[in-house]
Amino acid sequence: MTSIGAGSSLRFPLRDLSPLKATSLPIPSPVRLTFMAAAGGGPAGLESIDIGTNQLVMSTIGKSTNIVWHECPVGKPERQKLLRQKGCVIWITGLSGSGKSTLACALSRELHCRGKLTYVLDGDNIRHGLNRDLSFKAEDRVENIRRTGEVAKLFADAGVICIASLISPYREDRDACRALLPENNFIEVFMNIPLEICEARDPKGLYKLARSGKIKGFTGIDDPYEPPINCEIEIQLRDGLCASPSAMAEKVVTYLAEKGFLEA
Ligand SMILES: Nc1ncnc2c1ncn2[C@@H]1O[C@H](COP(=O)(O)OS(=O)(=O)O)[C@@H](OP(=O)(O)O)[C@H]1O
Ligand SMILES: Nc1ncnc2c1ncn2[C@@H]1O[C@H](COP(=O)(O)OP(=O)(O)O)[C@@H](O)[C@H]1O
Repeated sequence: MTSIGAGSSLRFPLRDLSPLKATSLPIPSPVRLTFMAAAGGGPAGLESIDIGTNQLVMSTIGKSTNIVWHECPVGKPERQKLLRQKGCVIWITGLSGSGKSTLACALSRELHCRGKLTYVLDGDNIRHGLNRDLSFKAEDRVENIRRTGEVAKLFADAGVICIASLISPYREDRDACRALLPENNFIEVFMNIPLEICEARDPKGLYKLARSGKIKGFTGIDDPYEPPINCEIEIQLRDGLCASPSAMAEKVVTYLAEKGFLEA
């Protein structure tokens, strides 16, 4: 049973929430119950039952009915202090072969050398496990990005500098991931490398297979890629040349340092 102090939130499962059971909890003062219905899938259907000064938020989120958020005494600020950094998500988007994984690894190495805790969520790798049930058709790509965005959010909340590296071809999905995080905690990095260069690199031979029709729905060939409109960082050619992996990483590290992410 959860015991609560005056002014704190009351947290317990709805199955314990009959008014009788609620009042049988060790509640020092009357409790205000707030019910959030999933009307239209948004927060619109907020309904509250006022039985005092404390607050319980009962929600229906998607198909999860009657759920209550549990707060922990150790939160993001405490973890950030411990790690001497600020948790955030660096979201690297771009065509296959544009250098996403190369940048992710170089950045992770550079930050690690500076004593900063990072974790890389690589699209290819996540599809080996968590997202192994997803294909490359549009709705599966949407779900791929949604799940990865949620995982990235957890890492950022843990205080980690999370580096997500996925094609993430649809703008709306990337924006939805951005919306999961506190303001300024989602740093979108666009690998603005022309298709011709990505295709010439073709390290896995996938473009060749796509051009010959052996892979259908390949991003940039017969599937869309929507470039960001307002990303925080853009990696592009200079005088027709790519920056080196360490120069790309340095650009992101400079941004993080300027914005205060490398200190608590
Ligand atoms: N049809 C199709 N289109 C694009 N990419 C394909 C496809 N099939 C397989 N691959 C390989 O999958 C890697 C991309 O996975 P992602 O999870 O990043 O893709 S997405 O964000 O869901 O679009 C991608 O890896 P990267 O080259 O690192 O981008 C490819 O190796
Ligand atoms: N800045 C760069 N300069 C030169 N080659 C690069 C650069 N970044 C990546 N590459 C090369 O391009 C290929 C694709 O890079 P990769 O990081 O695997 O791209 P992605 O993860 O976007 O598919 C690899 O062979 C890699 O070595």
